[in-house]
This record gives sequence, structure tokens and C-alpha cells, in this order.
Amino acid sequence: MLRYLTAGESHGPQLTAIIEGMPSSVPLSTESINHELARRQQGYGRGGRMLIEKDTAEILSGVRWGETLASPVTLVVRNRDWQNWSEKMSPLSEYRDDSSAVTRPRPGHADLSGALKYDHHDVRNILERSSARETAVRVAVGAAAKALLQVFDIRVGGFVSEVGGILASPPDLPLEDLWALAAQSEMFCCDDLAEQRMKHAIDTAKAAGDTLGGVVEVQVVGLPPGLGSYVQWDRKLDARLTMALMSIQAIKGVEVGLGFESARRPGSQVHDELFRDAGRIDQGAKSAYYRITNHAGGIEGGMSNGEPIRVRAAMKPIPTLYKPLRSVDMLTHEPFEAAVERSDTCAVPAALVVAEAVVAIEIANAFLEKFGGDSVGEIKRNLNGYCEQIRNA
Ligand SMILES: Cc1cc2nc3c(=O)[nH]c(=O)nc-3n(C[C@H](O)[C@H](O)[C@H](O)COP(=O)(O)O)c2cc1C
Ligand SMILES: C=C(O[C@@H]1CC(C(=O)O)=C[C@@H](OP(=O)(O)O)[C@H]1O)C(=O)O
Repeated sequence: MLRYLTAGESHGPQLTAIIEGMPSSVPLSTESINHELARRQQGYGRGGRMLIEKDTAEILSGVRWGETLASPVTLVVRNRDWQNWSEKMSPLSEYRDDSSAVTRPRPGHADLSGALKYDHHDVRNILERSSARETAVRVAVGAAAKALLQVFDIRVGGFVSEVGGILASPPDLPLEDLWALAAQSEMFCCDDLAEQRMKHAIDTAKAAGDTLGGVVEVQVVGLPPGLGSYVQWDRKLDARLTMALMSIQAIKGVEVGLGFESARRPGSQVHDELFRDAGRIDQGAKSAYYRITNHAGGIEGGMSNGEPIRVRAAMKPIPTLYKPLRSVDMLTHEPFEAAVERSDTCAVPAALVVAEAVVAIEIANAFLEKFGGDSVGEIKRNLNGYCEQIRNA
């Protein structure tokens, strides 16, 4: 089983992750992690913070000579902005300055509920950890999960399908070609016209002091059927992916396959019919069974069914607005209008990269549960044995 924890504040010195359960002999380099970190910093609509940060990862344990050892992997992403905050964020009591306390909770953030829950009078004690800055190191963990999956030819990618109500229409191409197209576009959206309209909508929202959300779609290709299980609620793959996606800051909805649309259609237009072709095995498929539609999004009964997994996540608009929202000062109990120094206008492309990361982590976890072993070699033997078992099914 793959487990991880992250630590670190948005304006503290660094973000740290420890990954436990990584098997031995997975190729892992800072270059592959940095590639994902750079993708997360891309995207039209980000604010001033992204001009300060140039995220790179350090691997501080669990990897030797480019391969994992099976011991815990420690990853660190440093905050460049820390140098501007070292006194305000110092662990030393002599820097305490109650006059700088943030007493004005921002609507749409963890600020107010967090201050009440943890008995803090300075909202900075909440917002530092609830910030989506934490997603930088989760993307680093996701890069490690992608590296593990890559060994078994399982790949995770995606694109932005909607921003501010503008829908992208990706061309009808294999998923990996769509990922390549998305990689060339600033909004990761595979549709030039939609991209232009999205950017214009972001400019308009920004000029009006407003913000925009959107929808991202993540796909996984190369999975055998049978990851996850129907036998217990917390083993269902769709439930686990949904939780992982909902754990991303500002994600408010998740759909698997057709999702909510399946509730509007009759059964004949929802369920994917089954076919079998023994020749598929010779062409590298793991199962002779296939479907010509994939409305289920690659998951039936809480298990991968061998088709590509397709999940979507909806991101709400960024809650910090230049157009002030009303709130209440927790010190004076007076109403006020929240003033902003800097914030993103739209971070949907960044959320796509985070969504890919958490999906990769959860898929890697389910993969290790099914084929678990301590080394890549052992997992390969387990996977091959299973493929042999289902080959003539
Ligand atoms: C990549 C990314 C960047 C974000 N940037 C900002 C930002 O600049 N300003 C802001 O107010 N919220 C930003 N958010 C959203 C908040 O972190 C999030 O809405 C807040 O923590 C409350 O959590 P909740 O929306 O899940 O309830 C961002 C979220 C993500 C995923
Ligand atoms: C730092 C990142 O995102 C941040 C997420 C965030 C929030 O409130 O969630 C607020 C902003 O940070 P700051 O308050 O320092 O300007 C974003 O820039 C990042 O994505 O790396």
C-alpha cells in the first residue's frame, strides 16, 4: 500500500512529503518530478505568487542512483517566498507580533471555521496550511506514482474541459494524442477556439475583480481489469478516486464517466455493451473483452474494467476576489469588505495537474494492493500471472 503525508505552510520554508510503500527499483529522478512541478505552475490566470516561485524538488531519502530503495521517499519543495516571510512565519517566540494578526476571515476559505475550530485569533494560523500551495508537493508525490505506473505501461493524463462556462471540444483522437495537444496549450484544453475564449473570459473576470472556476478531466490508460473491489465500501475504486479528487482545494464535484449525465439518459444509452476478440491479446491488450463505448469511465462495480478511466472534477472560482466580499472582523465584530493584495484569477490548468497527481497516487495504491510486491520484479511476476489467468477467460 502506498501512503503519504505532506507538511508545510504556504509561506514557511518548505513543503515536505514522505511516501511509504514505494517498491524497490522504480526509476525516479528530480527531472521527472520537476517536469510535473513546472506544468502545475503553468496556465493563464495565475497571480503574482507564481512569478516568485520556480518549483523544484529535492529527493532527500528513499532513492539511490536513480532508483527507489523501498524505504520511505522524502520529497521537498522549497518556498522562495519564505525569505519575505521568515519573521512572520518564524517558529521562534521572540518574533511574535500580535499587531500583525489577521482577524478578517475571507469568505470561501477555511479561515473562519478553522479559527473557531482551532481556537486561533490570528487567521494566518489557518490560511497558511489550508492554502493550495500544498498541492505543489502533492504533485511531486504524484510524479513518483506516475513513475511507478510508467514501469507497467500505465499512463495518466488529462485536459481542461471547461472554464467559466466555456466548454472545450477536444478533437476525436486517442487520449495520449490529446494529452500531447494539451501540453502545447496554455489552458491545457485541446481546442484553440475555446482556449481563446477562455483567456478572454479570464481577462474580463480579472478586470471586473472577479474569478473563474472550471472542469478538468483526468484519464488513465493501460490498466488491467480488477483494481479496487465491490466487496467493501472503502475498497471501491470510484469512491477512492472521488475522495482523492475532492481533497484538492476548491474542488466541489466529481463525475466518473458520464456522471450526472447518466441520470438523464435511459439505460440503453448508458450501459456499455460487451464484446470479445481473442486477437486483442496478441496486440498487447490485457483482456480479450472490450466495449465500443466507455460511458462507465472505465469503472464498474468499484473495479477497473479494462477501459480507460475517465473522471472529471469541478473547481469553484477562486474565493479571494479583488471585488471585495463582505465579512466580519473577528476582533471588533464589525462588518468589513475584504481587501486583497494578490491572488489567482483562475487556476483550473494547475488544478488539472494536481488532479492527475492524486489520481496517479490512488491508482498506484490500488495497483500495489492487487499486484503488491516489494520490488518491481516481483510486481511484474504477479501482474504477468494475473494476465495469464484472465487471458482465456
Ligand atoms: C492550484 C490552486 C490555486 C489556488 N489559488 C488560489 C488563490 O490564489 N487565491 C485563493 O483565494 N484561492 C486559491 N485556491 C483555492 C483555495 O485554496 C480553496 O478554495 C480554499 O483553500 C478553500 O477550500 P475549499 O474551496 O476546498 O473549501 C487555489 C486552489 C488551487 C487548487
Ligand atoms: C502558492 C500557490 O498557490 C497559492 C494558493 C492560494 C490559496 O489561497 O490557496 C493563494 C495564493 O498564494 P499567496 O497568498 O501567497 O499569493 C496562490 O498563489 C501555488 O499554487 O503554488
